[in-house]
Amino acid sequence: MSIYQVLNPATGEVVETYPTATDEQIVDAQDRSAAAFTSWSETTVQERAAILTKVADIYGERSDELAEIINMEMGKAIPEAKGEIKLCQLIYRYFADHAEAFMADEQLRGTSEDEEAFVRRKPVGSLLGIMPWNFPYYQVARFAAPNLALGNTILLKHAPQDPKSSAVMEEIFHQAGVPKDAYINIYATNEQVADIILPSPKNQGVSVTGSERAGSAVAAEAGKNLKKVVLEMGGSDPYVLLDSSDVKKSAKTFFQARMGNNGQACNSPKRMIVMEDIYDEFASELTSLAKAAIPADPSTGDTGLSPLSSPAARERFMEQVDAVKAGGATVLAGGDAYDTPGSYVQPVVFEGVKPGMRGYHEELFGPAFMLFKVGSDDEAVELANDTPFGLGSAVFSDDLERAERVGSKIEAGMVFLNTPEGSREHLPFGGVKRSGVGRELGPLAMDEFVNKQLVFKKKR
Ligand SMILES: NC(=O)c1ccc[n+]([C@@H]2O[C@H](COP(=O)([O-])OP(=O)(O)OC[C@H]3O[C@@H](n4cnc5c(N)ncnc54)[C@H](O)[C@@H]3O)[C@@H](O)[C@H]2O)c1
Ligand SMILES: C[N+](C)(C)CC=O
Repeated sequence: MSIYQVLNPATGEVVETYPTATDEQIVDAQDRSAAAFTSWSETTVQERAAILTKVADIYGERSDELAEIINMEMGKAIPEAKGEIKLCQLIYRYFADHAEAFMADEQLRGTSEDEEAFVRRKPVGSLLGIMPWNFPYYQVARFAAPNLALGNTILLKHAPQDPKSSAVMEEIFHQAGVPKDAYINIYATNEQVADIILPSPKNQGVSVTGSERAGSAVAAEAGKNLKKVVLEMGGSDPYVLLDSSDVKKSAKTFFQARMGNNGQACNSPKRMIVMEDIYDEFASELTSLAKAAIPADPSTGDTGLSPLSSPAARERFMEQVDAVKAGGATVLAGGDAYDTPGSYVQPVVFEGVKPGMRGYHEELFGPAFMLFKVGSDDEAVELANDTPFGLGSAVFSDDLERAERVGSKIEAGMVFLNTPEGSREHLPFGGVKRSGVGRELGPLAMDEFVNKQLVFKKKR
């Protein structure tokens, strides 16, 4: 049975199944991808940029259709799906507009008068991208836009839940002018990645966005084969509220940030750390907001509670929630799954989650809130850093300098001050610790799968 299928999580129905690739198809795809590198890398960066601009245009033209596909595949509400598509347009345009500058030669200091030295940036070859289902178009855009702009070619293995959106993305790249073999969508198994793609000298690196489990399995295979990796893994991001002149408003801001994509975002505020003098008001407001969230049909444009992405995701999430409850945490709201064919769960608000309990050191990938009360800025920092992860973070205070002081001590790849975390085309995205290695988006995205070739000249 194929693992690639569209299962509507709002109804539980299997809508379409796609066959998994045979080993021969994977070998053939990799051969074609490596062969296409020669001609694609020889096009000019301006030619590649023009194609990426066209990709952005097509996302705009096909926005309704694209939104319906991911609504069906993973239950994303239509307005959120449209937002994701707009962000993809910005990403493709950003790399189209700036690729030439990001690829420019970099003169090196320290040479004597009769010498010249610079770093030239060259693409490296055929890459493998492995992507998750939570933002099906955006995750691919973050990897594909900078790498196609560089002149690399791509084999893209998407999540088993996303066979239709991944096929449509391939179609759009080709429609925009990316040569057929320079971007190939593959319905590969994990075994084909480990046994065929990564050991091949035709592969020059792999970028994985997903869970720690996937990252560590793929990185182990890549390591065995001496392949470069970029790893964008999970997080348990802290949001720290040091003080607030409007606690209710702060609670609403935190609530909305956590509920984005129904809590299924790597950089969602999974831990909320609040100063003791405002904690009770914050907790009470957030609890009311969680209790008021009601299931809605995500295909209607309604922005109520969406289902989780699949029955399996609901089962995994509820298993974690039950374990946190069994560990002795206090439940302020929710904590049950709805008894529906769709994968709906109640938003759950916990307090009293302690070291050693499930959840304290784990990523809860759904609408779960963990509230922590602290008595000082130092205690807030200590708690924020007491995690195996280090993706993003945010610190809020009416006194921006205080927020900056606390923010500068947080061990994370991203620190936002007085604003919820966001992902924008020009802001480098990535983490430290178990949240990953490397960066996507912004100028740093074009610094990963690139040969930074030294050129040294002796002037006569
Ligand atoms: N840091 C980031 O930028 C970022 C962004 C989005 C999601 N995520 C993380 O992704 C996770 C949720 O996504 P998911 O459930 O789809 O993750 P997942 O790890 O189950 O799957 C991600 C991708 O990896 C593939 N995969 C899994 N094991 C593999 C293996 N052994 N070999 C080859 N491929 C393998 C899957 O088929 C899928 O394509 C969360 O942990 C979330 O935080 C991180
Ligand atoms: C950054 N974001 C939320 C769009 C995707 C992370 O899962």
